[in-house]
Amino acid sequence: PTCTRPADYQCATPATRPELPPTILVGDSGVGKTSLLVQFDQGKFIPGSFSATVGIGFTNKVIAVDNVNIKLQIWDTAGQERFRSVTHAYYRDAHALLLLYDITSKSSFDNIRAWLTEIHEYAESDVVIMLLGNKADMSSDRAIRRDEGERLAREYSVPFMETSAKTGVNVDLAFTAVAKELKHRAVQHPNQPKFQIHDYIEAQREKSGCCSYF
Ligand SMILES: Nc1nc2c(ncn2[C@@H]2O[C@H](COP(=O)(O)OP(=O)(O)OP(=O)(O)O)[C@@H](O)[C@H]2O)c(=O)[nH]1
Repeated sequence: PTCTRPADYQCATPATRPELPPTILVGDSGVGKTSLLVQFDQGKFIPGSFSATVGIGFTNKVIAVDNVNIKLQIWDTAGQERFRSVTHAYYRDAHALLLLYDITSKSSFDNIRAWLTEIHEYAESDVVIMLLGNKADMSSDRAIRRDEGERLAREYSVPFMETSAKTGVNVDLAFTAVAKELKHRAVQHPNQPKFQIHDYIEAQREKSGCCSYF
């Protein structure tokens, strides 16, 4: 494109790399928010190292979205109840929310409704929400079936996938889908078709041979 506006997403150079508005990770303590972010950012998983997040952590990662490098800002919140008032303060500025439960923990799944109530109370009404069932590698300890996650997501009209911070399955896809949605919202032209996050996720799944989660 002709770059009359260097800061435009279409015209980005490394020097003018545009930044997407923040994405925030939320969910009960121990569901794997920090691990998911470490897997996405550094491509690694450190087993057995559970140190609960205190307050909030910030990570920036540059990824290619539609062949343009874009900086994604991710805020990792503490799941523990005692940090709730700190994390609420950040909801308002978040444009996207990855809401996690642990597929081996029924309580973390049951709490999703309470998280969504909280999100609707504190976040902007048009925030992008994606539901993630994490620890998908732990199939022998599974407490929540995939279709239960899918049903809950359908009820709230949010996209859903199972992820594993350990094996990395669907980790890039989750963050990339959200980044694409945020970018498309930022550069939406009136006569361009609207980006459909559900369709994008399905298409990527089919491309990768689909349906094997592990
Ligand atoms: N097998 C497996 N273990 C995981 C996965 N994700 C996280 N874990 C483990 O679960 C524990 C908790 O992970 P964290 O990433 O610290 O959880 P968190 O949601 O950030 O917790 P808070 O910071 O307290 O909110 C750690 O022992 C991780 O190694 C996963 O996908 N598979």
